[in-house]
Amino acid sequence: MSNEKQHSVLFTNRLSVGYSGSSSDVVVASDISIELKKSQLVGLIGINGSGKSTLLRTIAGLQEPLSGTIEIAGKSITNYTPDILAQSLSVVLTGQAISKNLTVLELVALGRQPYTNWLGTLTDNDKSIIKYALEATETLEFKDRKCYELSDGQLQRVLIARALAQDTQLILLDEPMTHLDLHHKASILQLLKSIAHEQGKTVLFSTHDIEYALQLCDKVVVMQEGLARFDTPQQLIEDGVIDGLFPSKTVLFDRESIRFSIDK
Ligand SMILES: Nc1ncnc2c1ncn2[C@@H]1O[C@H](COP(=O)(O)OP(=O)(O)OP(=O)(O)O)[C@@H](O)[C@H]1O
Repeated sequence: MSNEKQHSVLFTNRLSVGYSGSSSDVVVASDISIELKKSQLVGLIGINGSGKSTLLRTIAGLQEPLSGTIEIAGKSITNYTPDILAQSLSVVLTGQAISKNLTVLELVALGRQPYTNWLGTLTDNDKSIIKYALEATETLEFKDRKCYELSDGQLQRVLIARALAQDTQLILLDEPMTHLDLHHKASILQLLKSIAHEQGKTVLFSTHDIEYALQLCDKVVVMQEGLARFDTPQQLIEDGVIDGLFPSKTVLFDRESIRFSIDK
């Protein structure tokens, strides 16, 4: 195995994602080949319906690929048991079914499930990771509240805390900034960045905050017209990929300032 490959946290080869219909498959995107390494913050962008959630769900093992392969830490995802996969990747999805009757602390503690014994006994190490996850997401102050008592934005941060508590090399998040105000959006982005750059994790998150993704991410996956482009933000901008994201009659992109504006 080459040295290069050893550092690959997520590797997809000619991956095709979509849905199996009764008569034929519905291909949402195909030929997706990406390689994410340790310490990378990677944004996943594209217009509504371009396949961001479908790709994340497929990488997470929640739906089957139509074709192609997915490797996590150099091993095919098909060779992972659910327990070992849960120690390797954590997922924060939109509309995730959770028991809102749990307290925040109880929900975040569930992140430790892949590591605890069958009684779910938490060790001191588990407890300190949970405390860190609550502090990092600024959710410690409402740890004893029931999840149904939280605003959408607070709940979003709690779900990120649970993923952090799971302490996996790869963290997948589907639109983690939805429902957040500007302050919390910025703090979540800074948090994701520090998780990647300071803790050495690999973070892949989908977002409609394209400007932030281009400014902050090490790499970006652009889903467009059934294909995926994967490169540095700079290269994608230079190649005109970002200019072509939206119909030019509605939204304009300025390469210098990395800003979109609405065509008046
Ligand atoms: N369960 C499903 N069965 C069949 N098709 C689906 C299913 N879920 C999504 N799709 C279709 O797959 C395509 C991609 O959807 P997906 O939710 O992955 O896009 P997205 O990029 O995440 O969109 P958004 O930005 O609106 O969240 C869409 O055409 C959608 O209608």
